[in-house]
Amino acid sequence: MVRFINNVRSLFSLNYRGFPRIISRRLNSSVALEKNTDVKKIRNFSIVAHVDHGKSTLADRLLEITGSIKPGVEKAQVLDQLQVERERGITVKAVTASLNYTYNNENYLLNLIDTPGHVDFSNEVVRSITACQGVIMLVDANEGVQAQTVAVHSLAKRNNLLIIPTLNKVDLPRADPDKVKAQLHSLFKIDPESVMSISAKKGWGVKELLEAVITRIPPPSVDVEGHFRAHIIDTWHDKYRGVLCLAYIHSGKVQVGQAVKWKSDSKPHTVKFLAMLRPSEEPIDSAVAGQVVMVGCGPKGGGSVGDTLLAKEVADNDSVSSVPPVKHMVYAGIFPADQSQHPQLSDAIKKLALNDSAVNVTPDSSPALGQGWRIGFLGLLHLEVFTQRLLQEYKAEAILTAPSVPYKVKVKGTKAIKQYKGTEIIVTNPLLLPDVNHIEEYYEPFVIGTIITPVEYIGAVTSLCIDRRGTPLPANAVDDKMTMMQYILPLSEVVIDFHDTLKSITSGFASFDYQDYGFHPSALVRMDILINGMLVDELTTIVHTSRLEYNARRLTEKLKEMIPRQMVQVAIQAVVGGKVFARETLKAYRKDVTAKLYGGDVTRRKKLLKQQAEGKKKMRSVANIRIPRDTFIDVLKR
Ligand SMILES: Nc1nc2c(ncn2[C@@H]2O[C@H](COP(=O)(O)OP(=O)(O)OP(=O)(O)O)[C@@H](O)[C@H]2O)c(=O)[nH]1
Repeated sequence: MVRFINNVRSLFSLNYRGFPRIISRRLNSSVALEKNTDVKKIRNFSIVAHVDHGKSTLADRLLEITGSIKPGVEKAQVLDQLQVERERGITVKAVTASLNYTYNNENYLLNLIDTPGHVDFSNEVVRSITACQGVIMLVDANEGVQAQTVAVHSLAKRNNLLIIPTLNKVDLPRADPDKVKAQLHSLFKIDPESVMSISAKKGWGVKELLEAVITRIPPPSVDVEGHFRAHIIDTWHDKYRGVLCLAYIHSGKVQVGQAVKWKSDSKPHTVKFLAMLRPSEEPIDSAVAGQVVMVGCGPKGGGSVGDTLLAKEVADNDSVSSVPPVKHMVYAGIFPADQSQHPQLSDAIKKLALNDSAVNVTPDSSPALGQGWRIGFLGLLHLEVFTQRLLQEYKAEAILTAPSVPYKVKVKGTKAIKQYKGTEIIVTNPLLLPDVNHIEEYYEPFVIGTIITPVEYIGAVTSLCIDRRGTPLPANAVDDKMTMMQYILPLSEVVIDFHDTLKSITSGFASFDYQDYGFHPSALVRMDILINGMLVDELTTIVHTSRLEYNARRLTEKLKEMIPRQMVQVAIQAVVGGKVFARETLKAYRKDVTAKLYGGDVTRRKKLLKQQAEGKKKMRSVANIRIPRDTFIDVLKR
């Protein structure tokens, strides 16, 4: 996406979402298309695949073939528009492009949604396919079927979507299309004859694939004559126009100036902005059932993912919302570095949460960190990307507390809290775990992890999964060289660094994906970290009793390494229910940043001292001990 965007940037002024602002000139082809209200000529589809199997590159070729971008002028991955996507080389947001294509002398409107591959952004895929009738499922012809291929295939099947299985990167010398077709057949019973072969990079077979989209994927099944109803699959904030929404129209027609209302509040609004995304905005006057369009009701018009936009006259109980609720896997506290920055951070979080509907934001406060928020994420990468976007898109810097998975406890109902007996509470912040005397049963979230690995690494992968408290499920051969292993694993053992460890023990050849398996009883305790006798709120964790001693030792040792030496001696203790399980002592020492300077210029010395002072601002002070902010997350990684 990086290369292409730079060229596009020079053509248009970009808004915050990365799209060019409204382009007043309309393309000739789109004028013809606006008149085309024939729902039979609409195809809504997504490109889904494992990470790096070429979704965004294929999207580029489709944009070129349909004339949305010029071949060769703009270079690569035009739909990855966020700075974080370009820096990390991954897709984070699903992006839509409405394309025109003439096939057998008929004009078709193809709504393409490019989706992320990483499991932490799978919610984008889940959301996107609610507007689709089919998917192109890409598989790298060199790497073969990977863990996310299994996940997206089962998601598409569950949603009754037509799947166009497609091998990509057939230009690579090591591509082995026959082997991968056999894998698709053995795992998913896909007929090898139905598999398309393309090179998204070279453009080979892409035209045929586009035509397969038209011939194989059915048109949307919608009610063209009914009242206007649409469900929202994405939202973002525009400085001047307020909330803008991506809507899939289920029935009827919508036009600029039409009176509408949200299912969630029933207040009257007027459609102020209507556009097709190509992917740049192209204003239109009206849109019909089956289309995926951008709708805005002005700065006070509202809109949120999953909500339904209705014609004003429709009865309130008519909802078409079918965006499934998000299950948050990791929670972390976010606090302003300085309480005076609370309003700015609050505004930034609100706007970003609008664009990233997978986060769950609730106010939180801590005696040490002041007012902040507890935020639910889909995984650690999601958390990192969210904080990176806060900084890059909103210049908002925040302190993060140690991420924790949500736990569940059943309350005992002692005399004092009799009425709560048997009540189950979800604990998203370890600090808020009820007193041990009030807990009847602890529950921990589990997942079913799918690992696809070359057979020579089965031993190493088994050891890793057993070490992470995994329970094996039956394995399946993908072919004679690859196997698919499945384990029931505690989410807490997966979320921080499982993927990285798996990659390193299999020389990068194994892939991993997981699905929720619900809460199950577990033996848990709350572990606190004290620095010179003071509780460090950010480092309180809930741990499994079998891990207690190991975690206590590892955490204190790691903190000793990570906390810079101080003027005073620092005692680091891991404590459970008043009992110290591990202790480390950091000897006193004053860091002399100027020690390496032998004489020389006084300005250089001053500069170093100034840098040291700046660095101190980025630290969090506990019992007068300065701890670098990154410590709170890094310390949890093994
Ligand atoms: N040789 C070759 N390389 C390709 C082909 N398609 C994509 N690539 C390369 O594969 C890499 C990943 O491509 P992307 O299009 O970013 O993959 P993606 O699936 O969108 O990645 P995520 O969005 O991060 O999941 C890039 O370096 C592409 O240039 C192809 O047909 N042939």
